[in-house]
Amino acid sequence: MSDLLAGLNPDQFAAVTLPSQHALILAGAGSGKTRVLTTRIAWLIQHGQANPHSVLAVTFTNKAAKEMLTRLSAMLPINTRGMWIGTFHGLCNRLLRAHYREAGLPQLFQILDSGDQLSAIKRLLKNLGVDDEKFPPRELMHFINSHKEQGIRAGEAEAWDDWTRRRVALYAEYEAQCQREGVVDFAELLLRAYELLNRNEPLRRHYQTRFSHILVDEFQDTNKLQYAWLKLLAGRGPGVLSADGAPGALGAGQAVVFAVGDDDQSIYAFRGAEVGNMRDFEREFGVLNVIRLEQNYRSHGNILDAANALIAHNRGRLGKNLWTDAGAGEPIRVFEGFTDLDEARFIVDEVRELIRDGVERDQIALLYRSNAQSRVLEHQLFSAGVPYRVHGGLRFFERQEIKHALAYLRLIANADDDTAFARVVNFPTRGIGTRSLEALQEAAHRANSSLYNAAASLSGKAGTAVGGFIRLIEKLRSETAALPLPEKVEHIIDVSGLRQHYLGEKEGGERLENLSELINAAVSFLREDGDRTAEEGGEVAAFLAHASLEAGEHQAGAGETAIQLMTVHAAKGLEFDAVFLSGLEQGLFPHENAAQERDGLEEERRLMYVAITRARKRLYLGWAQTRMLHGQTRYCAPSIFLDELPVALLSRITPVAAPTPAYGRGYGAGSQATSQTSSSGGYGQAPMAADAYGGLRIGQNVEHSRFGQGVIVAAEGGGNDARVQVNFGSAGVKWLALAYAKLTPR
Ligand SMILES: Nc1ncnc2c1ncn2[C@@H]1O[C@H](COP(=O)(O)OP(=O)(O)OP(=O)(O)O)[C@@H](O)[C@H]1O
Ligand SMILES: [Mg+2]
Repeated sequence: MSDLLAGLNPDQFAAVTLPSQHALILAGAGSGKTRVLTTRIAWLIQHGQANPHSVLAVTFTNKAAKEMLTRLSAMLPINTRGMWIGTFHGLCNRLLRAHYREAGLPQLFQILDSGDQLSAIKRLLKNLGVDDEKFPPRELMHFINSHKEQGIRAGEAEAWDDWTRRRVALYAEYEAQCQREGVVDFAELLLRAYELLNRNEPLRRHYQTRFSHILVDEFQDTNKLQYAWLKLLAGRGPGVLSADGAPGALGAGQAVVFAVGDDDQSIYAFRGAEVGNMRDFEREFGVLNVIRLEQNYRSHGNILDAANALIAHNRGRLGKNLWTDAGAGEPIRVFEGFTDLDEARFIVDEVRELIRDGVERDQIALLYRSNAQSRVLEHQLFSAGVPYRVHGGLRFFERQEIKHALAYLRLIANADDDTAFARVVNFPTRGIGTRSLEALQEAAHRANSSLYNAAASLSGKAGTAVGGFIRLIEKLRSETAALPLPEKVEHIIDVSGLRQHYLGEKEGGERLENLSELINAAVSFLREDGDRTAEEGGEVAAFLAHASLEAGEHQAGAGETAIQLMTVHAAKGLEFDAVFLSGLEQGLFPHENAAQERDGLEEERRLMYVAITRARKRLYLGWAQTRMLHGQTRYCAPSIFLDELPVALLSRITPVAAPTPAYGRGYGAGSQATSQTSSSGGYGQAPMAADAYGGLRIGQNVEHSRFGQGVIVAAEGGGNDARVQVNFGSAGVKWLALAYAKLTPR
């Protein structure tokens, strides 16, 4: 029995074995918060204070939830099946599936991921004839989601000017469209689940009585709505007061809430997360126990020191100390590439070396700020034959061919799903032109029906073409009705014409492989989550929800150990022996958007803190002087975060790779250049070595009296010998001595 608690330090021990009172664990990265939370669940069950059925735990990713279930089954001889452990979205999905009628949803309601949501909004604007320059779809999506995240429906939204009045009206139209189509977006999952419990007293009481313990990991990243949802479940919502009304006292139907978090790792403010929830929680729940854990068990000393030094630049922290007795370990390696390609080559060489030295592949992570950065890394890994897995980003379930196949599956399950309809009505092409579609959309709009149902009212050529599609869907529906999920998927891929279509496409090979992988994904879904399908509306609904919610967590080639690639956001809560952080450049990390937000730089710094603290033994920080992103070459200055790390902890490495010829000669050799000041810089402003260039910068547009306009692409030398290379377009690429050439900045 005491095995559970073996190895815990006294603070952790106290946290795990707390009496039944609300508690907040406020502690830094790697101090064992997640471990404490998992162990507490086991301890509660072992000590008869809770049964598996009465525990609800919210984790940050589906991966974390799975890990928690695995650990629990290892700690206790219990069946963890059916335990309510998952993400906010996952748990809300479960609740809504179980009570779809009460929630006002069709049984097989579909989940829109953010890509689907954007296309649904675009379709709405088009139907209503709204000018999408005045109401940019992305902006509208943000407007709608941020209202939902605050629990505000269109009917309750405030409008302070005409423009906003119009946006609120569009929000209402959007709500109606989703309702008609039987689809819910991510924010809606939460809001619906909240409203369901809030309005439906018997149901609320049922769940309040059922859950005696609620545990929340990564509490700092909950938004207002999630917190309100937790409060309802915990019996703090309307209609339930504690027995004597005093804070802290537990009444009947109330759950004990155990929240763990780290204000320094709050990285979702842009999505409405509120660190303030921690303070509210303390106050509203009368938390008596705020426990701090100060020993870090994850990282070697140098890594931890770097993280502590970095985060010390933020103001308004709740304040924590972290120490380790793991020893200093190795220095943090900082490397600089001439180009992103050099950087990637260096990383991959180093990765191969680590693997040769015996580091497990899945103990190596390549992290980056933005998904777009993964391409060059993937390419290098691929060429080197190193197996890798990308989490998030170019998500498997977001690939075009996968979405097409899933759209057929969705349409078969729910004919009213207009997003799915619009996606595949003419894919593969079956002669249904834009005109026919517009006619159909109008008919549906007039009849206030789905596209599918409006098809019958269409006459002429359009009617025949669309009629053929409807017959195809009906044929698919009846042919696949009795098939198990994987065969259903396979049948759809064949009969819809998707396979044939990609067979005929020049670059279709990879897409065909992905379609086969989708069948595999269905097989492994049933194997791993098959026990939950009944509870979640059957195989198809559960699989589609899984595809929307877990996008990216099931990569092609699952099973093989692989290098892990992901954004820093996605790496939260995880740990790896070796971490490579790529793209430490001004404008990329910290991201340029951060400059426009209040607290933007501090949020980026917290993100950097998260990145650093993922590493156990080795940490590499990289940047490149030039980077191709979104089809453009960007000229970069090193991130200010590099300057914020104590020099004594760093070891600068000169890349072994030669500069890539395409970018011409670089300036200065490797490590020297890292000492440039970076304070001036966003993109397009990378300072060249010190002031030798009279304030000119790589990437700068200049004018020359003879060659005309050009852009500086490289520089070398200094003082009187300073030279720059300028691309003058049709006049060619020239090296010019600055002492002689008259270049005017443009
Ligand atoms: N008392 C302990 N003895 C040995 N190892 C421990 C102890 N407590 C935690 N660990 C280990 O330290 C690592 C970090 O723990 P954990 O992931 O729970 O930290 P965390 O506080 O949740 O971190 P993060 O803030 O990054 O989510 C894990 O590998 C965990 O198993
Ligand atoms: Mg954790």
